Amino acid sequence: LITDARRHLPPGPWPLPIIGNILNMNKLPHRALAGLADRHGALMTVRLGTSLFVVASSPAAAREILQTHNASLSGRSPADAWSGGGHSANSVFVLQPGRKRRVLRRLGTAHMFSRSRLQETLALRRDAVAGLLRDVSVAASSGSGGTPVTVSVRRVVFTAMVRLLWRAMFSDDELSEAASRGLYDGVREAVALVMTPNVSDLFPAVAAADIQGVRRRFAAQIARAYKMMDGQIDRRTRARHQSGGGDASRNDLLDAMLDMSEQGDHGGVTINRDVIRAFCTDLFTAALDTTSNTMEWALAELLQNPQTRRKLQEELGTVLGSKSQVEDSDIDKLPYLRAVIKETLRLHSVVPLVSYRAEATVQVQGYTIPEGSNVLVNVWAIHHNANVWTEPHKFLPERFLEKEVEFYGRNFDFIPFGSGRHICLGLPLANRMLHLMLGSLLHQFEWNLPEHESGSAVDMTEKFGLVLSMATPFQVIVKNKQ
Ligand code: HEM
Repeated sequence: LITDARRHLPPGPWPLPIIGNILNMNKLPHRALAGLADRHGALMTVRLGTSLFVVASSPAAAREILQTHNASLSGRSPADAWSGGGHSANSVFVLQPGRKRRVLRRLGTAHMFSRSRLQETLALRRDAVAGLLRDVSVAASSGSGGTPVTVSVRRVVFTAMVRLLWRAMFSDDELSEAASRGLYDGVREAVALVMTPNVSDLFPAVAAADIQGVRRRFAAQIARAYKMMDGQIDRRTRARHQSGGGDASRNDLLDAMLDMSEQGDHGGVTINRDVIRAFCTDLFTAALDTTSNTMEWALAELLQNPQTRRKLQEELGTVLGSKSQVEDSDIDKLPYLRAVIKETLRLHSVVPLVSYRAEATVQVQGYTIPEGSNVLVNVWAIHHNANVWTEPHKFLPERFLEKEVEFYGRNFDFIPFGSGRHICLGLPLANRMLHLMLGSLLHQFEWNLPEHESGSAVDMTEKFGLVLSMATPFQVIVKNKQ
């Protein structure tokens, strides 16, 4: 089991508190680690410098980590950058297990992602998709004299998701184009900084000096996002004071958090301005790149698999008829769309690696994982395991028609949203939005590859980051359907 992998990865010492930093050296670490697992086993230890790094690459090993021993294996080891601007003290991504994390997750579920809340926000999703279709239609009509128009699906989906979350959290319809772009740039830059190789992570003894200034730059980006959240907090607080509470109530996430902040201590947890703005910022960070890149991968596959695309468009035509967009209630009637989304999440798992810290020493598959180890689950390796999936590197949505495979964290063959205590908080919303957006875009428009791409294969090279994206910017020709 114990494998010293120093010879396979760049020379150390790498204390490895944050996988991302190493991973940058090794351009596609999920693939490199999957290759190592093929040789050394589905549970292996990589010792890098002074740190132990346990990597699980099979459904059985993932089950032990994410289910059987999850209580002991759900700590986090955040990058030093993450503490810029004090963000890590309140960030749901990196808070250690405990009451504060639980309170935040419960708040998110109750006021954003529960079944009843999603029912109440149905119109917001419908509007978000209508806005997306409008943006694409305007772009499609902008070509003069029949010149083909290209769009970046990643970009338009990102914008649609920003607007949706903004309205759902703050009940505010007036997010300006400039503010939305600011959030886009801020989130991108902050995420890039978290992934930057940083001396502070390699040598914690000198971290306080922030030699490369990564923490300082992260703090500047976080401050931009916090300023936007502060604008909403101030506005709502003023309105609540003026109306004495009642009239200003929007019954949204912001109201729920402000109510809690007025109630004081919640069993040792205080919800204050720092907590509110960190949580709201985290929801944007988690939602935007994941959904927009998944949509981009989906379209890239569909444009290279014309039969699959035609089959999907036929299904959409039959179910939707003259309706312009997919609605929540249509999803159950669109099995092929569901299969296409699942196959995209499998083949292009945008979160290919999930990482934790062992809070106690535990036995996994008969081996000891010492307290303090970094534990990694290679989601990408599981989704490309030939013992589980036939022809794992091919885009074959039909596989999901043949057998029912769900992604709610109980089936360890398929965990694109993770599992256990850190399972994706936004899963119910992400699930709905992926179907609504992909189905509507396919139903409403004609999509084609640019001339230079159609002759050769699309460049599907991956770029590793917090989210796995297409390395080459992907522009697609779009036309309004006749
Ligand atoms: C294609 C879309 C998405 C995918 C594939 C995805 C996947 C994931 C994965 C794999 C994790 C990490 C689990 C872990 O560390 O064990 C995660 C965490 C998270 N996701 Fe998502 N996600 C998506 C969309 C969203 C959306 C739309 C939201 C919110 C609006 C969201 C909110 C979160 C949050 C807050 C966490 C942190 C949970 C925690 O650490 O407790 N995600 N997601």
